[in-house]
Amino acid sequence: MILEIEKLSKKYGDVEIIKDLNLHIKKGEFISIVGPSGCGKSTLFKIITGLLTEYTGRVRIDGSMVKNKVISYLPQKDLLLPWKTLYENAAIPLEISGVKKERWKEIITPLMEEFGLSGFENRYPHELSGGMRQRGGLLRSFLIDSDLMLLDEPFGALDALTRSSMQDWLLEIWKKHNHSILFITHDIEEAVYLSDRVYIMSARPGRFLDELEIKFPRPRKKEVILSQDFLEYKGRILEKLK
Ligand SMILES: Nc1ncnc2c1ncn2[C@@H]1O[C@H](COP(=O)(O)OP(=O)(O)OP(=O)(O)O)[C@@H](O)[C@H]1O
Repeated sequence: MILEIEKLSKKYGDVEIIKDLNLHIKKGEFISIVGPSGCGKSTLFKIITGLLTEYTGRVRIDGSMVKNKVISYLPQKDLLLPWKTLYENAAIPLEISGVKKERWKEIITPLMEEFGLSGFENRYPHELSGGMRQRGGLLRSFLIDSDLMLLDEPFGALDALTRSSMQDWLLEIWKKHNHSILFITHDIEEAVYLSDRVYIMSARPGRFLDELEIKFPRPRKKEVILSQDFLEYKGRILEKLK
């Protein structure tokens, strides 16, 4: 098990934010969390990454405490540093983990190609489209040495067409690299299309109301979203969120 959370609760002052959460992710799984705004999804991510340390319950990554682990985390905004080029942004995790500068290029260049960013290495974030900035943020997340990736609504700010192609692209990249992904989204269709399982979270204090296994075969084709089964999954999630 790559991530195990048991009876996790968190308060800010007297306000209960999340309550009694249990969640587990196996190696290579794609798991989504859907829930209303403010239910504590980002708070959960901050706990998993060790940014928040005051909570009750148990969080284990590869069997160890969170504080001993480096986790790949892409927050809602891509957070590329505006004063650094795409290449320099991509190099940050390598610099932090002590990879020698002479090796950066050989590591970054093939990934730039894979992420559709070749030729844009020397551009600054404001010179890139929204989809490119998100891919740049994801590329940087991939360079963090972690099997577990936390993606917080990464496609929320993109237009529908770009979002749809980014979803397929993410599935390809995920399969190729065999990471485990925990994905936050407000978009129920996105959660069903991408995931092996979907956790449905209640309004604050966030609790898991249900966990749904999505049984579509992989690789997935976009046509699946027109199927009766897809509508049923969507209906079951909407029903729980009512
Ligand atoms: N540092 C803080 N102090 C007090 N309350 C906070 C703090 N950070 C977040 N909250 C509150 O905790 C609740 C959960 O916030 P969180 O950002 O985790 O929700 P979310 O589910 O990610 O929301 P969204 O989907 O809108 O991004 C919100 O009501 C928020 O106002």
